Amino acid sequence: MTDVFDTTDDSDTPGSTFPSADPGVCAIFVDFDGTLVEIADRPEAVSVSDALPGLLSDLVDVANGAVCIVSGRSVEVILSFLPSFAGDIVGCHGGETRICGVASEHRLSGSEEVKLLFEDCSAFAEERPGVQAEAKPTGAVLHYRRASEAVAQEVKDYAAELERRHGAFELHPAKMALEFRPPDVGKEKAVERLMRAAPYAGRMPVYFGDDTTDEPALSWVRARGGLSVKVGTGETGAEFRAESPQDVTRFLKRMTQKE
Ligand SMILES: O=P(O)(O)OC[C@H]1O[C@H](O[C@H]2O[C@H](CO)[C@@H](O)[C@H](O)[C@H]2O)[C@H](O)[C@@H](O)[C@@H]1O
Repeated sequence: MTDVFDTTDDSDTPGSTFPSADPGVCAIFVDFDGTLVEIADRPEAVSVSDALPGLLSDLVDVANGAVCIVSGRSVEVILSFLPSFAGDIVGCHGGETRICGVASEHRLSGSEEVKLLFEDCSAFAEERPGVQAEAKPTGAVLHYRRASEAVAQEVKDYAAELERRHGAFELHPAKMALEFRPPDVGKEKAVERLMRAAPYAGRMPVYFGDDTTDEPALSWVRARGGLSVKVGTGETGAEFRAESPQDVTRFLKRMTQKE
């Protein structure tokens, strides 16, 4: 892998501490919440900038299709925010994919196990101010961003109890949320799988992510000589750091403008 890095100073990216990279030799993986869009009070309240769909479309072109959004959200929800996105999508932390337009899903997708888990989450959330239950095809989330500290603690205790009760799922802490997902999925597994085949194979992996659920993928990419970029503050195994989603989109724009 040569000629990937270009350390040319870019005065438009004051917060950037990562180099630019040639999209022609990169496999680009980008998280959604906190990376392409700012965190909002509620999952449904995030807003996609006017420029983002066009930017992603240009990126898919310059990277010859080696662009994938890797999200904890479902593929369907990602497409509701980015209907024109033509690249690949890994949803539900790897529990679903849309690769080259072909959909696949985890065996638990839409199952009775998922339904029962969500019923418990939902009944609990309804009685707790500021708590929100989010349904997913392969799991569920308990959000406590708008809850008091005392209620947030209740959520954590209850989630631990639910993990014991619903053995098909594993609990993962996320940003002001607790996510239940099948134990055999993970963003790093999805990235590893994609990197084995065209158009990703042989390219340098580039991964942007902001959350603890991105950390295994950031470390995976770093260990293979790729460009790992943590967005925002907090501990990370990534090599580089971006300050914000704005910083990320500036970086991606610079990639699309490379000759
Ligand atoms: O993997 P991602 O694309 O980053 O998705 C991770 C989770 O993001 C969403 O929750 C987070 O963002 C919300 C909106 O900004 C915020 O309100 C919440 O506190 C965050 O945890 C989404 O709701 C989850 O389903 C995703 O798994």
